Formats: sequence, C-alpha cells, structure tokens
Amino acid sequence: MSKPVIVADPSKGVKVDAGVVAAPFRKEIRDKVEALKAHGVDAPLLVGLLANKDPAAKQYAEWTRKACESDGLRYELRCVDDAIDVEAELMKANEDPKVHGIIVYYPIFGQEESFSGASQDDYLRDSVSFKCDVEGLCHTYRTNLYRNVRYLDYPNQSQKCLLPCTALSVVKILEKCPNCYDESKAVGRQLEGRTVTIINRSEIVGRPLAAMLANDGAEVYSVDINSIYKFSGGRLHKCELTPEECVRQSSIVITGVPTKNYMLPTEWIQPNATVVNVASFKNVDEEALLKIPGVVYVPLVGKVTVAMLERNLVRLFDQFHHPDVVYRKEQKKAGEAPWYGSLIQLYTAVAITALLVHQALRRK
Ligand SMILES: NC(=O)C1=CN([C@@H]2O[C@H](COP(=O)(O)OP(=O)(O)OC[C@H]3O[C@@H](n4cnc5c(N)ncnc54)[C@H](O)[C@@H]3O)[C@@H](O)[C@H]2O)C=CC1
Ligand SMILES: Nc1nc(=O)c2c([nH]1)NC[C@@H]1CN(c3ccc(C(=O)N[C@@H](CCC(=O)O)C(=O)O)cc3)C=[N+]21
Repeated sequence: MSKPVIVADPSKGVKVDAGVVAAPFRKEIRDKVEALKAHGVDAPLLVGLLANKDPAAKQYAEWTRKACESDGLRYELRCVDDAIDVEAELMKANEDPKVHGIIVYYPIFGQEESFSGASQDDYLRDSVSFKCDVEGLCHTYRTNLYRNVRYLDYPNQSQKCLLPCTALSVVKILEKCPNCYDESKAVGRQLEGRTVTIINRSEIVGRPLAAMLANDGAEVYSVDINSIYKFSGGRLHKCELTPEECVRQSSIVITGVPTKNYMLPTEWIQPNATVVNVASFKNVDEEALLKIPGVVYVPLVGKVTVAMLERNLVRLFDQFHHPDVVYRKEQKKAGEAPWYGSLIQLYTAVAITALLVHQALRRK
C-alpha cells in the first residue's frame, strides 16, 4: 500500500478523520467475505461477551455490530448479568466450533485480586483460546509480541500472530502519516531514530503499543500514572525523566487517559509532531494543538480499531476455522501412524544397532 494518505500543512496543524485509514481495510474484508460466500462458506462469527455497565464498552460493542453487519460478517452480543459467570460463557464459546472469534469487554473485575494474586481480568484474557482471540491478548500472543516473534509456527511462517486491535490501529494510522514510518528501511527498523511517548500503560492499549513501536525500531517512553518506562532495542528500562521531558523529545505522542480532566499541555508538543488520542475523552486542547505548524492530529481511532478487529476475525478464520484447514487437519490425523507404529520403529532401531555392533566386533 502506498503512503502517506495523510498530508501535513507546514503553516498549521491538521485534524485527521481515521476513517480514511479504515476504508481500504474494510473494502478488503468485504471482498474476502464475498469470496467465502461464493464458495458456499458461511461468514465468520464474532461473539462479544459484555458483563459490565461501562458506557464506552457498550458503545464499542454497538459500533462493532454495525461494522460487522455492513461488511457481511456475523456478530452476536452475549450479555452476562453476573461477572462470575463470564468464565463459563467464555469456555462455552471457546469450545463451540461455530464460533470463530471472541471479544470479552473489559474492565470486568478491574484491579480486584484473584486467589493467585494476578487480576481476574488477566486470567480471563489468558482463558480465550488462541484460535478465537480476536484481540490478541491471550498469553500465546502476548509472549510472542513481547519477544518480537511474529509467527506462531516458526520457522514455517504460515501462521501469523494476532496483534491487539487498538495498538494495531495506532500502528496502521502512523503508517499513513508523514514523518513516522520510513518504508525505505527494512521491516523492524522503519521507526529508527523516532522518539515516541505513550500516556497509558494498560494491557489492552499502552503496553502492547509500546512493544510494537519499539519492535519497529522506535525509542518509546511509556507513561502511566505512577511511573515511566523506556522500551528500546528489545529492552525495558525504568526511567527517571518527567512526562514533560519525554513529550518534548517526542515526534509522536499517543494519549489514552480515561478521565475528563486530563489535558496534555500543548506547549510540550514539537512542530511537525504526530498526536494520536486513543481515549474516549479528549486528552488535549484541540484548538491550541492545531496552531502548531506541521502537526498531524488524530482525535479518534475507533474506526480503525473496529476494522482491525474484523481483520483479526478473518485471519483467525483463515488460519484455524476455514473448512479447508479443518479438512487438511483431519486428513493428516487419519494418515498418522497407528499405535503399534512406534513399537515397530523401536524394534527396527534396536535390530540395526545390534547388527552394526555385531559387525564392528567381527572386524576387530
Ligand atoms: N478507540 C479505541 O479503539 C479504544 C479506546 N479506548 C479508550 O482508551 C481509554 C483507555 O482505556 P484503557 O487503556 O482500557 O484504560 P485503563 O484504565 O486500563 O488504563 C489507563 C491508563 O492510563 C494511565 N493514566 C491514568 N491517568 C493518568 C495520568 N494522569 N497521567 C498518566 N497516565 C495516566 C493509567 O496509569 C493506565 O496506564 C479509555 O477512554 C477507553 O475508552 C480503549 C480501547 C480502545
Ligand atoms: N476487550 C476490550 N477491548 C477494547 O478495545 C475495549 C474494551 N474491552 N472495553 C471498552 C473500551 C472502549 N473502546 C472503544 C473502542 C472504540 C470506540 C469508538 O469507536 N469510538 C469512535 C467515536 C465514538 C464517538 O465518540 O462518537 C471513534 O473513535 O471513531 C470507543 C471505545 C474499546 N475498548
């Protein structure tokens, strides 16, 4: 795909509708679903599990349903009254071959502790089967992201790892912005020389995003309410800078603070910087920001997040649920050696060894 679709204005800031980034992805999804249907295959099914009263989660679910329906995908929202029942609902969906993707809306338990000391939401994230995890938040995908492993089946490289949708949406937006990704460099180095500050270090947004941008070569300051970490060159360091020092050094700034009162001081922002707001609240004074020359400002990323969610669903379907894939697996199983096969192998190995030893002794 060619870039950039987003153009800066050297005299002032420009505000960008992320819909221009989402559109080509959604077109690709619609075409793929059409092709499946033409071959008599039902459209992939995404199941949403909603067990909280968070208006942002409810709105996100509604947006997802609309987008899926208009792109030919199937979406089913399952509301769970008691949070304690989410695990059972999740297991039911994991094991149902008719379900191809699952999204659990967080927070459910928030920071409430489970018996293990880890949060109950973390436990639920890890309980989504990797074959259904449209958000790429389960342990399999997280450990691969944090170790910069991009395929599930190394070294075959036929199955890609899934990436968290919101973080991925920010990457796709930055790829279309000027002064961010350098496509003349190799994959994994395209953000070399760029400094990024991300104000949010949650498991679904800030932490995976910091890792992804660092995997692409950037120096990333990851700021949360208590601390700052620097991600660079595959390493994580505690950092003693202030948020102001981090932002002033950065040509890319991502905000994701879930409160009405938080405002990023615009005097910290460099000319020509890219500023992306992921939060449902405006974390920056738009009017002041748009006076800074060359600034590109993306106020909302939801449209791209939803497109990435759909894209992840189609990827899960292709990799794990497509009738051809399931058929191939069954064929392979049928062709596997019977139980006595390994006995025959063992017997043969012993016989050959005995023969070789016998011959060696005779030659002496
Ligand atoms: N548009 C989209 O695609 C998505 C939007 N969101 C929105 O993004 C926001 C964040 O969501 P989550 O990460 O799930 O929330 P969260 O509550 O899990 O995490 C918030 C993060 O911000 C940090 N933070 C809070 N106050 C801060 C401050 N004053 N200074 C620096 N850091 C501070 C926290 O330490 C934490 O790391 C919400 O408004 C949510 O609705 C979330 C996911 C997707
Ligand atoms: N497991 C999980 N993953 C999430 O990603 C997740 C979640 N749980 N829980 C709730 C938050 C919230 N969230 C939003 C995503 C998109 C819009 C969205 O589409 N916003 C529109 C704007 C809507 C408007 O304000 O007009 C846009 O950005 O264009 C909003 C909120 C995802 N979250």
